[in-house]
Amino acid sequence: MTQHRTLVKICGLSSPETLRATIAAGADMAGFVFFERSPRHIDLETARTLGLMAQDRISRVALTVDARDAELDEIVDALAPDMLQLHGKESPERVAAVKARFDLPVIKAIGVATPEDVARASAYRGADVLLFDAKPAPDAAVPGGAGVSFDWNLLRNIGAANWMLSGGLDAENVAGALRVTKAPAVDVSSGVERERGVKDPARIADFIKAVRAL
Ligand SMILES: O=C(O)c1ccccc1NCC(=O)[C@H](O)[C@H](O)COP(=O)(O)O
Repeated sequence: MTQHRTLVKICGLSSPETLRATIAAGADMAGFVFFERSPRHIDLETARTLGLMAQDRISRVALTVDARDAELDEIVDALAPDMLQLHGKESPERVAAVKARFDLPVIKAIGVATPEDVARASAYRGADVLLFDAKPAPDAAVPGGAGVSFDWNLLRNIGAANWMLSGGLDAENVAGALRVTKAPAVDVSSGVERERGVKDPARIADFIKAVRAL
């Protein structure tokens, strides 16, 4: 039986130092947040710098929340992402429209708290990758990156082909999460930070080491 390597995405990078550490540690994807209320938000000038640094070294993922086309145009122009991550309340139709407009693979985040939330994901067949994350509170100011996990058992026997697990992962719990879910890819933000919004190169390396040790 072929055992595929688990892919790792480090999300919410905002400095050259931590992007460099992420590439050196062997991550597959680097996520950049474009959402002004987030402590990880980057402006277009920073996106241009980090996008060039990452080019041909790691896949660049632009994360947005219910962004309009004009905003996405600017982000795509600045970062030149390899993928778009839609982390808001985008409908399946909106996901298809964004994919068609930018001709880029799309990751759609699905907030999970109940089996019904997992079932809801089947509507997003048009997305290239489904990212299962802890469901934010309806009134949350920032709908992700909160370091909160959910019941991984909800993802046992999941039918989706391309999907990622996220929500409250860190170097200590990621092995257990992968044992339960057998996820083909994992995504982390808070679990590799020294304080909210500040990535820690040592924690990034430890997280990737923990995944690769499996
Ligand atoms: O990171 C943010 O600040 C953010 C803001 C708005 C929407 C999504 C956001 N982050 C998403 C992620 O970083 C991850 O994909 C996921 O939520 C896991 O985060 P964490 O639980 O902190 O590891």
